[in-house]
Amino acid sequence: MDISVVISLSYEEFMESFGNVVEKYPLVAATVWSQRLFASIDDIEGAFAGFLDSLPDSDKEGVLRRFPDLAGREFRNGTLSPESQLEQNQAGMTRLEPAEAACITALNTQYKQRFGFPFVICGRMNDKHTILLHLHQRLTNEHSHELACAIEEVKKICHLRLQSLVCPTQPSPM
Ligand SMILES: NC(=O)NC1=NC(=O)NC1=O
Repeated sequence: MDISVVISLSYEEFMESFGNVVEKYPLVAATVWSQRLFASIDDIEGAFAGFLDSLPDSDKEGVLRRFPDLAGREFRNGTLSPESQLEQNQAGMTRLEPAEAACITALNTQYKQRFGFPFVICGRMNDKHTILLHLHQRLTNEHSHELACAIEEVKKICHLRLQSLVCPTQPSPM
């Protein structure tokens, strides 16, 4: 939808479209709508990112805990959100060999035991090989650095979810 349409949306209409830009965390969209300080998709994206950055670490961890594991329980029982389904599918998480699935499950468990929140990465910017590489690498991070990395991944996911919702404004013809 065009930004001029976004700006005219009621709260309910905005939440209908943007409520899951941050996975299962509609408060972000609700706050962004209330501020209504956006005149472009970049403004909207900045508002979402700004909200995430403003959260205390405990709330940032809460945001991460709302994400489904890659190739995890929600995928196996078919309860992924439409957005997550598409992202996990594009990352190849829905077509893993049994050994690959076992490996990522073990690493996800190890990651969660170390950090207390799930491993989150932007599926649409990765494939199963880069995901495993990043998961191995990030397992060695110290806690506060890893929390920052994970929130940056949430912002990338938001960026792509917003891009698929709001068509960038075409430059006006010269
Ligand atoms: N744990 C995750 O990284 N989950 C996800 N990444 C995405 O891009 N979509 C997800 O559901």
